[in-house]
Amino acid sequence: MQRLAERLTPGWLGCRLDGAAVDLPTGVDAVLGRPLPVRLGEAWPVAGSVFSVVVPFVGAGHLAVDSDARDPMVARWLRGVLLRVLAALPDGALRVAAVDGATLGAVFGPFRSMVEAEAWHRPAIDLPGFQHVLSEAEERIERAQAGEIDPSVLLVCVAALPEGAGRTEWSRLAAIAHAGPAAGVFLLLAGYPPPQHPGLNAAPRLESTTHLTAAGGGLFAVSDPPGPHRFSSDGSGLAVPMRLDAGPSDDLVESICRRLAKAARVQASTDFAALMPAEIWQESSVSGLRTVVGREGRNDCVLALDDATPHWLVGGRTGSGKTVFLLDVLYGLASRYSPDELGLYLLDFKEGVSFAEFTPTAVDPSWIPHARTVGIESDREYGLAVLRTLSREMTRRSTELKRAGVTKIADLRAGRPDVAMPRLLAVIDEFHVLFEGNDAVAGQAVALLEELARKGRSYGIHLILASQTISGVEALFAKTESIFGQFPLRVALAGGGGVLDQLNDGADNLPIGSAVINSAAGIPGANRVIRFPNADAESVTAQRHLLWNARPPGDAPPAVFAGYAEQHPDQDPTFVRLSPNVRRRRALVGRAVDVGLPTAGFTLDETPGSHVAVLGTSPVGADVLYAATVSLARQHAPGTARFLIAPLVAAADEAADATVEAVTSAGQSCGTISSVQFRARLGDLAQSTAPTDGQTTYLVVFGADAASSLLAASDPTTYRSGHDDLRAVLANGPTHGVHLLGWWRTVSRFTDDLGPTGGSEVACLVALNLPGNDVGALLGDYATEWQSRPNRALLIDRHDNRRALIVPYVRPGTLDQIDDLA
Ligand SMILES: Nc1ncnc2c1ncn2[C@@H]1O[C@H](COP(=O)(O)OP(=O)(O)OP(=O)(O)O)[C@@H](O)[C@H]1O
Repeated sequence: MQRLAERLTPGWLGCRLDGAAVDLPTGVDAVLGRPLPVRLGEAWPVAGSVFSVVVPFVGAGHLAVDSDARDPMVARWLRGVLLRVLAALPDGALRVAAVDGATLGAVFGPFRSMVEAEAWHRPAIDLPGFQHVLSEAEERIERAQAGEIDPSVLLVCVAALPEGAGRTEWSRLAAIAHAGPAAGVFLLLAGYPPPQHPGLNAAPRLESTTHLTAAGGGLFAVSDPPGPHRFSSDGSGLAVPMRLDAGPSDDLVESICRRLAKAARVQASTDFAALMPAEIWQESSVSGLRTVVGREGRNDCVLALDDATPHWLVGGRTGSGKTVFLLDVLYGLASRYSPDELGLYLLDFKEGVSFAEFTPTAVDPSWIPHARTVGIESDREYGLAVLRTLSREMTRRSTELKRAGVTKIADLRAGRPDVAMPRLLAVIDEFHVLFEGNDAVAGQAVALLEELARKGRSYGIHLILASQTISGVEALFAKTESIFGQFPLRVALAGGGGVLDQLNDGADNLPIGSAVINSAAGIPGANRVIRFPNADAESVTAQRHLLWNARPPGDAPPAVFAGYAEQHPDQDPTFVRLSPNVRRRRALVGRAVDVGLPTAGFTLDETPGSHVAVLGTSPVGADVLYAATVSLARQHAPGTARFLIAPLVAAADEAADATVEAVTSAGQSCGTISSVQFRARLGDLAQSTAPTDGQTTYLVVFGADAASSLLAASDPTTYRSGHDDLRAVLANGPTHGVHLLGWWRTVSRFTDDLGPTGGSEVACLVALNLPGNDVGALLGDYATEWQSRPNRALLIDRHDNRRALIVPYVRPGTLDQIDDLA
């Protein structure tokens, strides 16, 4: 009999838990999927003969002893059983959820290195903690019942029930005892059933459980164990009481746990390369997008963007690894799905270079072929433009779906494999910036995001919104509660608890590289803790090159918007390609803050008002005027336009010289004039009804405000002032091929010069560093929300009632000068 017990319980499962055990190998005595017999203690059927009491435990059923671990003998015994199972099973096969409601976790103290290695959670010590453990077990059971396969085992180990645990918790334990074994969930309970109080219901006995019941004198009655082999034929259990094994010393537990914790660390650690598939672009996105984002214990953690979790919300304080997590996800997806299956729109509002990894740079020409637009340090207006692009694409897809008579992209693609309709994923880092200011941009952004979040899933458009500030997220909550209902999957990194339910503190104290995944919109009890790998530069670069080299022929790099970038006219392909072969000439002034950075400018033709005024003290004004002038010079056949350049302020001298040079080399006649000559030319031009030689004339005035007082003076003989002539030229010039391009440093001088009509003779305006109310006054719209910012301007075209945020053209070095002045 004794020998049989020894055969059943090899190594850790039956050994003496003394100092010699430290040399036993771990992880070799048992395998998962089979009942694991474990020695509990010994009994003496007759004097002088001792036998081991062995019962099947993990893999077969549960164990419960009615005394709790406040009894030191029970505490040691419990640690002994736990150690046997832990050391017998393969490394990492057992996850322990510990509960100690009586001694603040002290019972599990010797196991602390497992907690430190994040192989176990910290023991729960109170009722909410216990309930949390029960939820975790229940969720695992539900997942298993839904067909999810998790090869590891969860052992709920209770040293003592916490204060307040009652009938509800008992029934949850009973349910877990019933359904747990089939789902790999087992119970090791001390203090169960709790003592029965008179008049109250007793705690239920648990199914599939060996119950040990104190029988006095340190002995315990042993019930029949689960499984086919029973001690008694009548259900009365073992005929003689048992003495519990004395259990291991703390030293023994500690040294074994240190060993296991080391292995657990290695198993839980994962690197960037491990997230990538063995072969790229093998998956179809018809039913959704899926990728491995890290490890949950020993297992891969796979997350999806599909009908069930169409959009994700990611939170984490600065430095929590948010960028790294997003890189893990995006490279994982881009490696699994080809650009025909997935398109990416990446948008970042913060300073930094999160998404620079997707774009070509001076040192590395590669890009991720899936990336369609990449915004780095984006303006909110650019964010809005990206959302509009997605919204337009959604409308286009909806029309196509309607035409095909289906309602979901999956149905369309299933029936029409020839239709290219990749899933589109927009990732917006620091998305809360979009809503800052509570202005028109914020309003439009909320509306667009809401629409995309609500309808996107049907059209294969997915969103991942990430934010570092809880307040940002909360602000949005307050505005549009409904949006977040569309984001069932929450990812909370360290300090990112704002994306979880208020009562969910699962993200408190998370180390870097860990995240709480919650696919039930953040409710407590639905957390899974995962580890994600660092996205080290070398691995990321290697993967990007792999994808880039596989890019389809003719694949264009993404449209990149870098908020900090200067826009030089000679780097704009549209500017560089200018030629006289145009139907209508445009004065080009910069690049619009929009997807693809379209070139921004004004049409200058015979329409009244076809003049350009650049307004603001910023020296960028001179550069804008330079670019506008040169662009026009290149749209005339050589020798068909005349340019009169008036450099009236020192700050514009360089730009004016550069203008003369560029206009001359475009083959146009070009002369420099003083303010007095400017005054005189205005007089001439105001008199003439048609240019004598059929040429177009451009008056280009750098620092027009400097001529204001000269123009104000009237001619003593004709009584005409320079202002009269200026206004006449502005009013009649365009019909005769005369246009004025001017840079006024102040709005007041501009309006003085142009007179009571408030300058409506000039239809094309570029507002640089003007205060909002100046722009408001200019437009007669005091509600205008313009706020001047470095390297930005507001383009106002009164011809077509258009306003656009632009990055004004600058010549290299101008912005540095401004920085030096600042
Ligand atoms: N899983 C990880 N393992 C090891 N180090 C990591 C891990 N994740 C992130 N880090 C490191 O933590 C630092 C911060 O990461 P990251 O830049 O992703 O943070 P962030 O939350 O985006 O911060 P910020 O918002 O300030 O840019 C980086 O040095 C990164 O290498």
